[in-house]
Amino acid sequence: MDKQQLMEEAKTARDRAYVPYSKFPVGAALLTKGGKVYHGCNIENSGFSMTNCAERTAFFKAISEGDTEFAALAVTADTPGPVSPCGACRQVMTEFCSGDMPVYLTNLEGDVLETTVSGLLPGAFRAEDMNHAAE
Ligand SMILES: O=c1ccn([C@H]2C[C@H](O)[C@@H](CO)O2)c(=O)[nH]1
Ligand SMILES: [Zn+2]
Repeated sequence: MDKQQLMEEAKTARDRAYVPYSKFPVGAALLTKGGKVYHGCNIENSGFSMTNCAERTAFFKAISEGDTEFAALAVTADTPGPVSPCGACRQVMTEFCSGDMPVYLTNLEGDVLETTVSGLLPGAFRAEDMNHAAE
């Protein structure tokens, strides 16, 4: 699966967004090292704080199915430039991916920003930071 295909998968995922409040659908496609793609969409709630972003939906689906090794992530929305993941999603990516994993941020116009997990959250707090304290 190349990056163009993964971005197309993110568009498909976006079609399933549940966004009656923001009317801002977002799609994510998370590629596992085994070649499987998990789709994620944002899922809102009348209690706004219960909203789950597209990116975290994809991760939580994968983790809950036992898939924990990831190769790439694509995210798309109808934004003026490439969509920018929120801080919570950047932290969740950091938890489950290596810092150099590619992330393709795009929009419906086809603008693409190729970055990495550590590029999205430089200096992130990681589990390894806690282990150092215990040594
Ligand atoms: O990268 C992003 C940014 C926002 N949202 C969602 C959360 C909410 O449903 C809507 C507006 O913030 O967009 C995502 O899913 N991913
Ligand atoms: Zn988010």
